[in-house]
Amino acid sequence: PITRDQKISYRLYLVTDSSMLPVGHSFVEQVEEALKGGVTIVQLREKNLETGEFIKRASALKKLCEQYNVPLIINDRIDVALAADADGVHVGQDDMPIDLARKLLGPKKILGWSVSKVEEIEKISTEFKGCLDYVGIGPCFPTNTKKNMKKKPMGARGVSKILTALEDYNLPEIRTVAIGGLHPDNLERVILQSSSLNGKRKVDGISVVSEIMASISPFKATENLLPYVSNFSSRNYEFATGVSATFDFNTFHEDLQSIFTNVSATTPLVQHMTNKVHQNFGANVTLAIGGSPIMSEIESEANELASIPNSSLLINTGSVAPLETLIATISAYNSHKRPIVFDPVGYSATSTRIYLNNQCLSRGQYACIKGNAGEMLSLAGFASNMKGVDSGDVSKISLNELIGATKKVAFLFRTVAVCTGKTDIIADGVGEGLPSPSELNFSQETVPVYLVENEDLPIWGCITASGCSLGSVITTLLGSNDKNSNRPIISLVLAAVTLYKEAGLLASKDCKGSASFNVGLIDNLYQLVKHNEPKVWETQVKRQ
Ligand SMILES: Cc1nc(C(=O)O)sc1CCOP(=O)(O)O
Ligand SMILES: C=C1C=NC(C(F)(F)F)=NC1=N
Ligand SMILES: [Mg+2]
Repeated sequence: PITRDQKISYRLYLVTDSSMLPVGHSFVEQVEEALKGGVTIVQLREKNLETGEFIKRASALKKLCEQYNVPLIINDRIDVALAADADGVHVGQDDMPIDLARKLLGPKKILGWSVSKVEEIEKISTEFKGCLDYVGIGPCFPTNTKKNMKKKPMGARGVSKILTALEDYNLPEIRTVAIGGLHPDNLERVILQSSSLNGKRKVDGISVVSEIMASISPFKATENLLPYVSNFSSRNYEFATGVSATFDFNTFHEDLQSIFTNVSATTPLVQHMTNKVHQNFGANVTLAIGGSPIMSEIESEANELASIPNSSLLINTGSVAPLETLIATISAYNSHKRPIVFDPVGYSATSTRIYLNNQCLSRGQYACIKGNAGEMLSLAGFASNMKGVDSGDVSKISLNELIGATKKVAFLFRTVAVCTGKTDIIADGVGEGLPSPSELNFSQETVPVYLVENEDLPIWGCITASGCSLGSVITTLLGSNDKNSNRPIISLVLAAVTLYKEAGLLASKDCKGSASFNVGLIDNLYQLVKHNEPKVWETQVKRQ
């Protein structure tokens, strides 16, 4: 028997379901194919099976799992687990209390619990101390497999919250698996983004039901999942950005000229899904710096556009595109490994916007997330205890608090987070500027931060879409990047912020009011890129 004191691998955790088998497939064969394919632990989960049948099925799986030295866990039914001498039990929140389950199971069996709230983690460290071996964290994404699902999908951000709680309650001995709607198209994002804020903890495994149990070739479906669960500690988002490069800040300023040369050389195709006010100005800003804008909100052309070389996508949720269109377009660019910039306009202003933005945030990997102070604080979850944030009055917020929020957003979403303001804060959430992960314990605290500061220019606030159009500049520069140039994302975002701030500074010097500032901004963007002499620019990036 496999006991709880042995080292159990939770990497690829199959939870069975006999109600979704393809026609002609037998239950035991489906599970055996998955064992051959490499699942590392199996849970027999039957919600409508008579006890006699359940014990028979449990005994059959027990024999099978033993051949592969894989632990067999029974869902919910401790009596069945004991009758079949299974290796453990998984109980849900509405099932038997954990301390009682442990008492009935004895000291050797494996015991798991479904969790979704921090309060549940607190219980593990108090009334259930020493009882549990692992937790199933979910649901990550929507799933039809679990009927009458009462819990809302939590996304990778929700998994990270539970991982952080396990650290906060000092529970290093508890293992974790993420579960719920996990499939090859979202696994890399969940694994990359799920992490305790102190960087010490990732998930120990992922759990699937339909990906394998509904597959016509469960062996292949299982094999296909193995690469995703082979390395939980990678910090690399090449899967969504197409590049993987380290950043050396010391050579950044001298590299600026070649960054802009490359924009002109590649004429990036910059798809904007943005609000009506920003559309025209964003298109002109994109053209001024050498990009080719396309303001398309047509779902059916997303794949074609994403497959064009040097494409990139700007999602500004002030846009009117339906959520399905946004999600489909985001998925298209992610699967073509072309960069996406996300601008969560008015993030916490209304519950509709919070829902829309959270859907976009949990359903895509972004190369960059850009927002103003209010949006960044809300994204970081600081807004709840920050007075005035929602009304946009962030004057009382200190630069350090803003830096903290930007680092947290960068780390949570594994992206380059940009918080715009008098001082633009840029946080490198994947640590492209740091030594390899093995040398450095990457955490929210060690996220590299860069600051771009000029004198205060209130005129920026007098024109529409000034923040939104920084998004156009960032997306254009990211579009110029590809396997050939292979630049780190952070270098292009810093270049975009520097260019944009420099253009605004020059435009503010020779403008007579907001209209000429607006026009001057485009003229200066045009001139700065055309002459491409960053060495003489006043605007500089500082490493914090
Ligand atoms: C059994 C189960 N528990 C969940 C939880 O959130 O606790 S979600 C779930 C079903 C997951 O099935 P699929 O991989 O097909 O989405
Ligand atoms: C509801 C569940 C949640 N998590 C898990 C597991 F993946 F095993 F942790 N199994 C379940 N049945
Ligand atoms: Mg904005």
